[in-house]
Amino acid sequence: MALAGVRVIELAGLAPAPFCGMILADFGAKVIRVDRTKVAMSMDTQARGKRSVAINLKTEAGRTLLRKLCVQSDVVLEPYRKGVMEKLGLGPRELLMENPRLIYTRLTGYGQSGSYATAAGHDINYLAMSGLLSRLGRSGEKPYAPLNLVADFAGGGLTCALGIVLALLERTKSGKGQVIDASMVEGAAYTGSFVWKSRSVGLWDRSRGENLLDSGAPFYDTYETSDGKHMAVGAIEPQFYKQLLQGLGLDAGELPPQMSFDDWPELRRLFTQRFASKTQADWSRVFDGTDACVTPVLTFDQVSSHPHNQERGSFVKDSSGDESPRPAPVLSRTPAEPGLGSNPDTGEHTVEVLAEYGFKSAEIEQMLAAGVVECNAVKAKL
Ligand SMILES: C[C@H](CCC[C@@H](C)[C@H]1CC[C@H]2[C@@H]3[C@H](O)C[C@@H]4C[C@H](O)CC[C@]4(C)[C@H]3C[C@H](O)[C@]12C)C(=O)SCCNC(=O)CCNC(=O)[C@H](O)C(C)(C)COP(=O)(O)OP(=O)(O)OC[C@H]1O[C@@H](n2cnc3c(N)ncnc32)[C@H](O)[C@@H]1OP(=O)(O)O
Repeated sequence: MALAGVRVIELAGLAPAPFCGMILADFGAKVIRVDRTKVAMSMDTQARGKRSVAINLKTEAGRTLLRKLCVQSDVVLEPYRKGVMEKLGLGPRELLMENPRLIYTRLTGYGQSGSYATAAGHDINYLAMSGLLSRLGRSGEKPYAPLNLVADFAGGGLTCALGIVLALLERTKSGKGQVIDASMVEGAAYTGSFVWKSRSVGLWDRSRGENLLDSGAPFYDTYETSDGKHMAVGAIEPQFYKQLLQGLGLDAGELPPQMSFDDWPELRRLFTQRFASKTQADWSRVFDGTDACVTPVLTFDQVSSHPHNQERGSFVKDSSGDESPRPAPVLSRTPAEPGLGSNPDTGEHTVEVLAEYGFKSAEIEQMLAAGVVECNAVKAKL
């Protein structure tokens, strides 16, 4: 796999850092999640392919142990508020001094500088600060955050994984590590570059929810079908729009022009009426195989059995039978191989990992006895 041989220490976080770690693990990195001790269970649902070591970083011995792990690793990923790692004596200055090849990755909401740097926040706050949230939502309604996908995951975990891969690539030339300051505000804004840069061509001149791609246009929206399901319509270009009208049984000659903003409410009314006359399966039969850019809005229950996704094997089942998306993109020679075993329990691999990093049994026993580390005795192979 592409990242085989790369060792990552991921300090346990909420959502973006776990996703970043999962991407690295999916593509072959050995990812060790460092959990807190005395935690009943892990809430990391993105732990695929990772191992867990539980270390109490509030002890001197715990901090020394983490430093030793970082000396033998390529990447450390920390998701805490600015200053937390420095307070622990585990900041980039200390760790890079001991391992100059280390990629020290800091995934935060507001970045390592600026007046908000130490403030608590979540996806919705970062999205708001990126400017993007002001553009999301339907006409006449307040801004609406699309799950926590944009800042936490696209602008956060995914962008951060790109940063790590770039730093690893650069290290092959310089031999040096570096510090990555991944701010979710900036990652979200960067993800939204198209929106920023296409303002100059008037794509967003109208209010929120009244533009071409923000549910303003009737030919770029969703419609309810007679069985309470939905179809997604993305027929922007005139040649595709023509096929949409054909599929709906509408006569282009009797309709206002596609780009007449004033007529969009009337077109939407007509499309709504038409889509409500058949089931989702009926409409899929009408539009499959055309270029009308009309697709069913699949639920999680429907998605993996859709023929297209089945043909590509786009979803995988883990050992418990739970389905999830397979890693993307697909690399032809070195594709990702997602771990399909169960997620690691907190501290499940403490003994195994420490032994792998060269600690002697007696040292490990001592740390266990002192509560510096914990090992989940139920699942761990002691
Ligand atoms: C919208 C999303 C988040 C969605 C996630 C949800 C799925 C979960 C959110 C709340 C969860 C529930 C809740 O926790 C209550 C229950 C708990 C129970 O265990 C499980 C069920 C729960 C209902 C639980 C269920 C789910 O998990 C939730 C619903 C996001 O937007 S995520 C993005 C968040 N932002 C960032 O990541 C940006 C960077 N980070 C930060 O800004 C801060 O970390 C943050 C997120 C604001 C949290 O601040 P906090 O004050 O809590 O922490 P920090 O200041 O960062 O300091 C960390 C301290 O922890 C110490 N520490 C770390 N590791 C160790 C260790 N191994 N040993 C000892 N100590 C450790 C560290 O030293 C710091 O200590 P100090 O405070 O003393 O400096």
